Amino acid sequence: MHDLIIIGAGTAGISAYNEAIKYTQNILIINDGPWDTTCARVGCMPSKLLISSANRMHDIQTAEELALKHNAVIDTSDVMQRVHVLRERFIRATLKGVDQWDSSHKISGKAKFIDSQTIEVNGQLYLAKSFIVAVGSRPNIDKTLKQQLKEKYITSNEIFELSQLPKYLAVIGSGIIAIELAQAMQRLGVQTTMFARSQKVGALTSPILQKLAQEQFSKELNIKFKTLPDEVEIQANKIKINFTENNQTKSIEVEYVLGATGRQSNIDHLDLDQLNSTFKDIKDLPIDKETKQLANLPIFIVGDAAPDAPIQHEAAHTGKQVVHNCLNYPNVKPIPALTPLAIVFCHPEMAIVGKSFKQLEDQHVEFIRGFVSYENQGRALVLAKNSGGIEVYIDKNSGKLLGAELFCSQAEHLAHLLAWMIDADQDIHQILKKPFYHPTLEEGLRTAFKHARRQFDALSSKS
Ligand SMILES: Cc1cc2nc3c(=O)[nH]c(=O)nc-3n(C[C@H](O)[C@H](O)[C@H](O)COP(=O)(O)OP(=O)(O)OC[C@H]3O[C@@H](n4cnc5c(N)ncnc54)[C@H](O)[C@@H]3O)c2cc1C
Ligand SMILES: NC(=O)c1ccc[n+]([C@@H]2O[C@H](COP(=O)([O-])OP(=O)(O)OC[C@H]3O[C@@H](n4cnc5c(N)ncnc54)[C@H](O)[C@@H]3O)[C@@H](O)[C@H]2O)c1
Repeated sequence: MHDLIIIGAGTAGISAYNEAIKYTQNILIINDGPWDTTCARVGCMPSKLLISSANRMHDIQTAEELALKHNAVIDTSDVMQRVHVLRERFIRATLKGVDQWDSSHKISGKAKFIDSQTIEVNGQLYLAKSFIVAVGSRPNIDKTLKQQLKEKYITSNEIFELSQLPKYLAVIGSGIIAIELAQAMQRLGVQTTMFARSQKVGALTSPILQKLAQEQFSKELNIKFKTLPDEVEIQANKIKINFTENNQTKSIEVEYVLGATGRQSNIDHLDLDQLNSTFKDIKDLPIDKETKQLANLPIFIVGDAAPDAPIQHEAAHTGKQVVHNCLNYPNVKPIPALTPLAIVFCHPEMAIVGKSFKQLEDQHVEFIRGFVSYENQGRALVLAKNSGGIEVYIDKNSGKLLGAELFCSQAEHLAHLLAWMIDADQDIHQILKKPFYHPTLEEGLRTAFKHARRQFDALSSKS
């Protein structure tokens, strides 16, 4: 009997192994498919490589905004080669660690549960006192479209394998992957049409920032809001997409359709219903949000396999921390939570820190919104990146910073500052006593906080 078996060797599973090995050698890690993680192979890293080339190209093409002229040429096979070369480097760095693990600890194969202490892999049974389930997620696939379009229907699992980019692309979905990839494609010269079933784009929940985002991205991208394809037809090497817009039937021709309609946990392949017949519907699994424990079993679910934040640093953090619940089982404790921080690498970037607007509303929290527009923000104007805005959310009673949503250039850095302020439990007066250098994008944050402070002080003087 092993002390611990980890199922899945992505970011969460690798992090769990590296922590567990400090305490016991009696462990196994099982992985189905490549050992190089979703993040390095088909996730964070190749997408950011593509986005970086796209954004640099956009800066060159819009050089006139800074009174410069430049002729730029894109060869998308060069761009994809750079994606592949650097991706290989990130993959090698991941595999270097995995290769150093004791070979008797690693098994390639698909795990399934037999009972709460037994799994089956490649026809063999393995027993453990506890399990970490870190099996990640996979892209949702529209089965009808896939059947019709075959290899011309791609997802984020296939797009980074292309050796050059198509001239015309349709993207279905307007969430995080859709906006990151659609904008990158458009900026790399691919005429991209986005079909969005709703009016929402990306992750922002603030109505004000959502509206700004919809307007901003509509300038650059052909977004068909509240419109999905009616039917698709393969014609020679092209795909004809028919859709209805303003009660009229229209069509476009593209070379590929990118499905970006969300991801689903791989947990459904683990036969969890062997443990309890009510576990058939994986959407309703009783996973404790704080301890990651499945019901009262010695099974803990982390990373994208779990229904909470499917982002890399959360997978790494929970993968590491949950090891202690496994090794100390049944003495199970809440895993220390990180301040929520999520960034979308479109441009302007989106970020949500701490509690989102929607969470605060849903939880009926009384809060003040401090807003700053970046349309006329000094530094943003200097950089010719003057669009979007930021909202900061302040508790009406304590003045504490609860959360923020950002839609502006370099939001990734501003969001970290805000996350660290929330971590430090800062209130609006403490925050406004901090230095703000001139001229910086951070000065915009100060404007948002001052806007909130005026409202906070007015409320305090009334009470
Ligand atoms: C296009 C894209 C861009 C992204 N960009 C970002 C970003 O910029 N920043 C960010 O924070 N996050 C980003 N993410 C999310 C991030 O990649 C994930 O949150 C993270 O990789 C999840 O890690 P994981 O360990 O849970 O899963 P994974 O890395 O997917 O690992 C799961 C492993 O389990 C294996 N497995 C599955 N079933 C079984 C089984 N039955 N038995 C054994 N093994 C099994 C899988 O094959 C896989 O190797 C992005 C994701 C995508 C798709
Ligand atoms: N920068 C980052 O951190 C980053 C980047 C990429 C992905 N990710 C992670 O990956 C996760 C998945 O991203 P995603 O973009 O796949 O999911 P998402 O939930 O952000 O977006 C899904 C989109 O698909 C649409 N959709 C869903 N079902 C549909 C259907 N049947 N027909 C048409 N449209 C449909 C939704 O309306 C939405 O626009 C994210 O939650 C995120 O955490 C993170």
